[in-house]
Amino acid sequence: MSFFAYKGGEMHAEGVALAVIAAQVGTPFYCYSAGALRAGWQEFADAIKGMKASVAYAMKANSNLAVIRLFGEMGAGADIVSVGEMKRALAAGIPAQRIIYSGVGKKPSELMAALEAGVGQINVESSAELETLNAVAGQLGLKADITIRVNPDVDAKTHAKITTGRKENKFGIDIDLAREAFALAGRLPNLNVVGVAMHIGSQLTSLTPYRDAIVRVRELIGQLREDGHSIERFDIGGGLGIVYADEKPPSIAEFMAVVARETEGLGCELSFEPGRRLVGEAGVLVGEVILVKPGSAKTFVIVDAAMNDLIRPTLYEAWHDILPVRQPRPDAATIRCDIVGPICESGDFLAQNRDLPPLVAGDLVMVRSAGAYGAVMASSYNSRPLAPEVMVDGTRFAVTRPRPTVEDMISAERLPPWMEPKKA
Ligand SMILES: Cc1ncc(COP(=O)(O)O)c(C=O)c1O
Ligand SMILES: N[C@@H](CCCC[NH3+])C(=O)O
Repeated sequence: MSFFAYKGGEMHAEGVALAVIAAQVGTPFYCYSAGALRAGWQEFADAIKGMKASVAYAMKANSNLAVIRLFGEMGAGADIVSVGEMKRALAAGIPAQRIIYSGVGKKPSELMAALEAGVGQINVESSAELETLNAVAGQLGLKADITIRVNPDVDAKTHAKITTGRKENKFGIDIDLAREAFALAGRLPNLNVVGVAMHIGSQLTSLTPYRDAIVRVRELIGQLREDGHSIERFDIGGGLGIVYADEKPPSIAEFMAVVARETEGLGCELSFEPGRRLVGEAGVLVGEVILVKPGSAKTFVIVDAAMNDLIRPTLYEAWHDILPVRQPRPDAATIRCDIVGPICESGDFLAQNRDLPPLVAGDLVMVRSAGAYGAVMASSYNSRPLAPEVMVDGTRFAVTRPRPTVEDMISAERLPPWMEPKKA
């Protein structure tokens, strides 16, 4: 079922025309479909039925409060990478016990805040962090439940900037050094090692890297048990890909079948940290055409959504489908164009060399699969206010994060005292 579809010639998010939202909210804006979010969650929930497993939503993909709350209400935990995300997860109603704290560079103050809040599991990524966490837990007089994230050195066959499980990536402890790290953790009195974690990359469309990584970690778990560690949990991480163009990512059921097969008899409780897969296709970015500029090399369609709103095209050469919000006639001719924003950077594009039906000023366009790593990676470059976020649920919609005014942005700043205007 498609949650974004043309009805009566107009693109709808569920039962609401995007043009209606645009008229009320202005452009650009992000729009999330609650139905699509629920369907994405349900796919995971169905696939883990009967398994000893839990799912922590990797909220870095989309940390809109309403999105986190929707998942939390359905039983999700949260995978976080900062205390900021922890506060958001708690504010959205995720119980602390269901929070997993990952990340390569947690500060002592952040570890302290996480322990004080009662975060369920900390995924430690270095020996230095083991020592710091032990000291912090000691100060608080408690024992911290941890897993150690290992780097299994497999190629996730994804974009270089979003692969995380190779030796040359900063993430996790080199699997060849993992036994030493577990030995250290075992000696530290304020740590309780409960398991092993991995996360090999993002936007994976093949199951082979998962299989290879699990095989390597499974072997490690055997060695760790021989060393006397009790390994009860295996955190598989996230990374499952979505459709941007013509990718064929596996279904969650297919993914779980591989995981179940490769972890059979291991006796570990499993956890998963999906981000993109839960939110990516559930969100779109809508912008309005400002003007069309024909050139001798190509035509530029200049829209009011830009690289500050969605940085993926320029940062990862990511391809996002772009559709006119008003349905083109089936026989409409197309022109080759670049869809660009108004920002002063040649890298400010949403799409290049696309064949689209002719667009004119005032037309709305929808950028697909923008629910993950869209709004969360936005900036206010060129003093452009962050685009608002809207949630649609059936025939209802609500702005869940309004657009700040430029005046709010300016008044949040302070001039140094020596620059204050002279009092008369
Ligand atoms: C530790 C960890 N878990 C989960 C995720 C979520 O990744 P994805 O959005 O690709 O599922 C990430 C990001 O890649 C991550 O770094
Ligand atoms: N920001 C990346 C994904 C990063 C995954 C986080 N470890 C993207 O848009 O594809």
